[in-house]
Amino acid sequence: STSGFVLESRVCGADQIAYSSYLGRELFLINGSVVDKLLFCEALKFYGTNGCDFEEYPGVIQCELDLPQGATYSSHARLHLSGGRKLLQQQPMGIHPNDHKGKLPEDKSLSTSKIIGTVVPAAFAVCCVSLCAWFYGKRKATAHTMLSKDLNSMDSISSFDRNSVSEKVYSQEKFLGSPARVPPSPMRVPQSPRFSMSPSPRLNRLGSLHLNFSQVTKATNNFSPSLRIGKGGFGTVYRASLDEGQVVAIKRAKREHFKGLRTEFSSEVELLAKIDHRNLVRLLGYVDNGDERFIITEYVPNGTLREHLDGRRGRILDFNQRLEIAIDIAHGLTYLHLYAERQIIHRDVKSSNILLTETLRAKVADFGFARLGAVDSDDSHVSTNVKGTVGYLDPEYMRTYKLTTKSDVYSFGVLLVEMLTGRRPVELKRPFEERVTLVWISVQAFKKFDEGEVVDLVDPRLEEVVDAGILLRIFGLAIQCAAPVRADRPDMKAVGEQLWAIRADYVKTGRRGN
Ligand SMILES: Nc1ncnc2c1ncn2[C@@H]1O[C@H](COP(=O)(O)OP(=O)(O)OP(=O)(O)O)[C@@H](O)[C@H]1O
Repeated sequence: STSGFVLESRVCGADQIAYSSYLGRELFLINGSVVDKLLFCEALKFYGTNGCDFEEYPGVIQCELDLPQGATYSSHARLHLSGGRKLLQQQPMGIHPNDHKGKLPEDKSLSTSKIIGTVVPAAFAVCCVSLCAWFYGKRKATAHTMLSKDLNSMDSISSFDRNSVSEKVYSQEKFLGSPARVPPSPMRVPQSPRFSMSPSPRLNRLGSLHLNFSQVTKATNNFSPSLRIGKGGFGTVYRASLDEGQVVAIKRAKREHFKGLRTEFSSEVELLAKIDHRNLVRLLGYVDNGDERFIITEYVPNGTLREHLDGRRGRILDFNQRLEIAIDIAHGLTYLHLYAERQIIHRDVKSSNILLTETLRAKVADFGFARLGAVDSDDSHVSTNVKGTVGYLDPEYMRTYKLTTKSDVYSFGVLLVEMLTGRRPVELKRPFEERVTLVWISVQAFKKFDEGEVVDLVDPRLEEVVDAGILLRIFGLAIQCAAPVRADRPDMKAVGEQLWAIRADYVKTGRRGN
C-alpha cells in the first residue's frame, strides 16, 4: 500500500476476493464485481475456515464488528463461490441449435460445444454477480432465500451499493492496482526528454494541430456553455471552430483530474497522435496550460452509440447498422491491439465511448486516455468522478491485475450484448433477475436457445425480425467474448472476422420482414 491506499487481494478456490480502501472509502469486490460488505465478510469467513488465510486482511476486524448477529455464509453461496463452476457444468443445459426454426449455419468457430464451453463459464461468472446482488437484495429481508438450482428461477439484482460507490467506478487502476501490482502498461513508454513535463512549458505541440491556450479559448468562445457537447470523468468536451474553419472537439481537463500523473503524459500523447485509422477518433494535438490540459481531437458529429440505442438521435439503429457498427469497433480495436506502433489496450470500451458519423460509421474514442485520469501517486486524491463502468470490467483483470488485450475483448462482448438487446450492462430499474444484462442474457440464452425464441432477447425497438440462426451466432459470439476466463475469449481480429461472416450471411439469408 501507499499512503492512505490499501489493497488486499486473495485468490481462494475459484474466486478472487479483493478489498481496497482509500482515504476512508472502501470497496469490496468478488470476482471483479463490487459487492456489499455483508457478502464480502461472509466470503472472508467462509474462506478463512477453508484454508485461505485472511489474517492480515484489514477488513477482518471490521467484519467481526459489523456482521449482524447470526449472519452466516449460506450453503448456496458456498456452492456458487467455491463449487459453482462444477455445479453449473453438471446442469443439463443442452443447446440444440438445430431444434429451433432458424437453422444454425455451419460455422466451425462457433460450434455448439464451443458455445456451451463459453456460455457455461460465463453463466458461472454471472452467477457470482447475481449472487452478490441476491445477498444485497435479501439482506434487507429477514432470511436468506434458497437459491434455486434451476437457473431459470435465479433471483438477481445488481450488486452495486449506490451509497458507497456509484454505478461507475473510477479507473480500476485507481482502486485496485497498486503501483507494485499493475504491470507496466504497453502504453508506458520511456519518457521522451523532448516532451518532458517541466513546470514551465505552457504549450506542447503534437499531432497536426499546433494551438496555444488563447487559440483554444477563442475556438471555444471562451468555453461557452453553448458549445459544450459533453462531460465525462476526465473533463468537459467542447465543439470548437478553428480559424481555418475546421471543427474539432476539445476536451478540457482540470488539474484535479491529472494531479499526480506520472510524467509520461506527453510521450503517450505523442504515440497516440500517430494513430490514423478510420475507426479511431483522431488525436490532433494538446495544450498543457499548467493547471489545465486540453486534448484536441477530430470532431465526430452524430453522438454516441449509447444515445442512438436510447433513441435520442432520431431513427433507431436497424440490425444491419448495428452489425456494421460492431464490425467498425472490432476493426478499431484490432488496430490498437495488433497494428499500432506499440500495442494499445483501450481499457474503457463502452457505448458512450463509441462515436458515430453522419453515415453511421463508428469511431472508438478515448483510447489510451483511461490511464491519464488514473492517478496513483501519493499526492493524488480520490475523485468521485468516474472512469470505466463496472459492468464492462474484465473479471480476470480484476482478479489478477494483469491487463491484456483480452480485457478489451471482454468489454466488447458486454457492448455487443448491449447493442443486441438495447439494454445497458446494468439496469437497476429492471426486475431483479434482469438487472445485470449479461446475467440475464446468459440465463435466458439457455432457455431461449433451446426453445428457438432467441428473437425475444433482441432490442424490442428493432422493427425487423432477424433470423434466429443469425441471432444465435451473434449472441454466442458476444457471450464468448465476455467469457470469465481470458483464454476462452477470441482475439479482436477473430471477432471482427466472425462478425463479418455473420453479417454476410445476414445480408444473404437473414433479413426477414423487411
Ligand atoms: N471527438 C468528439 N466528437 C464529438 N463529441 C464528442 C467527442 N468526444 C467526446 N464527445 C462527447 O462528449 C461526451 C463526453 O465525452 P468524454 O469522453 O469526456 O466522457 P465519457 O466517455 O462519456 O465518459 P468517461 O469520461 O467516463 O469516459 C461524449 O459522451 C460525447 O457526447
